[in-house]
Amino acid sequence: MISLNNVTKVFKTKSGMITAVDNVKINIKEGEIFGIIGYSGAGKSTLVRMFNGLERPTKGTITIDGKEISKIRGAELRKARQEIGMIFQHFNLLWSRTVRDNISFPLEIAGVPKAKRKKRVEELIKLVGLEGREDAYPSQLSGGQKQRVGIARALANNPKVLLCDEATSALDPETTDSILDLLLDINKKMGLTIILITHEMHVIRKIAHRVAVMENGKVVEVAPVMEIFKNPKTDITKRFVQQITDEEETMEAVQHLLEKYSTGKIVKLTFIGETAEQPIISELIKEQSISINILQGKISQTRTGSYGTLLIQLVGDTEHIDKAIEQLKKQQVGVEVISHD
Ligand SMILES: Nc1ncnc2c1ncn2[C@@H]1O[C@H](COP(=O)(O)OP(=O)(O)OP(=O)(O)O)[C@@H](O)[C@H]1O
Repeated sequence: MISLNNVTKVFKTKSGMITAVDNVKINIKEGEIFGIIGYSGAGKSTLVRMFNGLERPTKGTITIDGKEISKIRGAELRKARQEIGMIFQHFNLLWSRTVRDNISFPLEIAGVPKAKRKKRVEELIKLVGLEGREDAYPSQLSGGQKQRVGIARALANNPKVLLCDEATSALDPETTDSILDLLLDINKKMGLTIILITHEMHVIRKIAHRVAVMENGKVVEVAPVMEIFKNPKTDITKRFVQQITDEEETMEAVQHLLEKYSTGKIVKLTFIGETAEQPIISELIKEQSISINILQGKISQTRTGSYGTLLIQLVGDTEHIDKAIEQLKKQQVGVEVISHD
């Protein structure tokens, strides 16, 4: 559906050349929710601007639904852009127009006749849950409602792709979740391909199928979301995963515990999918002569299953502790020994 082949973007500035996007290769499938995560300056915005032809690659090609976006210009590009909706962090609404007229705007531009426009606007208002707010102005809406207008407007011309550039970054956590639920709903109902640009792992965890991690213009890792949680390969990916698992904080607490209790071993277990629902710990206590202190546990739901971590302290004699670790390793559980005696 979307393919980026060796895409590079170099900006010439007074202080020299900046490679904002560096040799990026990604293939996104039709109907997929694909996340692109990176910290500020990683190159996400530049990449997204190339998706809809606002910026041209210095090298490489971008093909969307068979059209090479990076090559076409003028009327052909304007037409291709109708297939690509976009929503923004700060909504970019027209402040002097009502909700209804904001949503109608792209239809006017596309030359849709009045009666058809009216019908489509009503459909979209229902789809995004803004019934009763049709005549309000953007300044009278909450952040979440403004983004709903943004989504309705982006979907007006039935695009095949929706680009979301930090679309929930200005919203509180609860409103973020309601907007993500709406995007998920639209993806399921319409089979729309969604690209999420974000610096928040929560957004990826909640709705994405796959994610690309960007650093210094490069994609350093691409994988299904569950895989990224299970086995983050690069340091930057580990930092993003820690946003969700609170691992950094936990590790501080573990350091304190290590100083306080010098016995046993501290083990981090990672549960993926079905293993998160099995009684692994109770079996361990039954079968091995050790005691277990539970230090911290967390379970999160991703689009394709659950993911959990559990930090435990195994106390007993070394032989039994080693046996317990062996037993854990035989299960479909990630086992990492954090400390030794
Ligand atoms: N038009 C431009 N001219 C010169 N340099 C640019 C231009 N646009 C972006 N850059 C540089 O390219 C790099 C990547 O920027 P980009 O905005 O794509 O990153 P980002 O991941 O979207 O970060 P943010 O979330 O802060 O926007 C940065 O070093 C930025 O300064």
